[in-house]
Amino acid sequence: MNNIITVKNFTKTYGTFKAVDNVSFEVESGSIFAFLGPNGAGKSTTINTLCTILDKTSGTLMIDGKEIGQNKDYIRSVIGVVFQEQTLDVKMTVEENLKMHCHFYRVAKSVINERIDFVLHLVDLTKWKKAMVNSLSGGMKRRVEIARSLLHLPKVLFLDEPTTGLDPQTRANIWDYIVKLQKEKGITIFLTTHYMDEAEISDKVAVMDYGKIIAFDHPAVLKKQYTRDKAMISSIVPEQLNDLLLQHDLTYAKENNRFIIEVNDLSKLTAIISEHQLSITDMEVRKGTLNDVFLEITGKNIRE
Ligand SMILES: Nc1ncnc2c1ncn2[C@@H]1O[C@H](COP(=O)(O)OP(=O)(O)OP(=O)(O)O)[C@@H](O)[C@H]1O
Repeated sequence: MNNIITVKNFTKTYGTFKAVDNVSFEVESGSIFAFLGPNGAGKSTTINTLCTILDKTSGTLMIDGKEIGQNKDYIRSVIGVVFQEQTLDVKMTVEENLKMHCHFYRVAKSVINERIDFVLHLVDLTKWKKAMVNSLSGGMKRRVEIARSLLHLPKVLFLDEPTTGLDPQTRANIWDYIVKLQKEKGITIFLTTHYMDEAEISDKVAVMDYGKIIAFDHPAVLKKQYTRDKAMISSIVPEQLNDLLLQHDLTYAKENNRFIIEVNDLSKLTAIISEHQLSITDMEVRKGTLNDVFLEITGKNIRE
């Protein structure tokens, strides 16, 4: 396994306040890695330190085999960053914004035009090259920012809350481009989000709270470890269903005539359903989510 990012015992304090507290993790080259956590968990602080914008307090952070703090120019040459806040010059065209970034990143003059066409093609904005940025929608501006971050062909793309403030359809659309970059171009994607559905697409998710990583694995593994699927069943004879659940030793909660049953043994549940089927008025099975993982570990929801 080839790790492009290695973080060991990273701590960042602001005065006496520990924003990130002794965090260690690794990111495999070519993978999608997500930091999931509520506001203030320490996600931006970590990403900004990896991007050489903030200095660490202690610990070791490495990208592509080089230690952050000692190899700023090299690190900056192998990373692309899309910040939480919009940072385009809206009074310039898309092309002018991209050209400015090429100069900033010292992209060779002879390849600038070809590189701009390449990145605009990646995010399907070729025909908007000459458009003023302020004429674009929020989702298109985000795509220009993603294109801009790729101009110097980085190995790792950092995205800090890339879809905050966008409507659900535009968010999904941005995700299609991000996944395409990873799959087709092999770029390592490192993102922070407080949307659990966005973390679902990652190969590894680090769940963060109060500056600590409280869970770390593939989303499916975390859900398997910390959550149970739940069946919601409504019945016209709730007393009977109640008895059946007790007989089969299933854990459940009750809301009026609706039973919320933990599905840890599917055979028991199917037995109950077949025995009680004529009295069931409604049924739904809900899979465990990453929010359930967070809830199980911390006792609160991610958005609280
Ligand atoms: N410059 C600073 N000075 C003091 N405290 C700070 C500073 N920057 C961040 N913090 C605090 O550090 C903690 C972590 O902040 P950080 O921005 O990293 O969290 P986050 O998980 O990215 O949340 P968000 O999604 O709101 O950006 C928060 O409690 C925040 O208030």
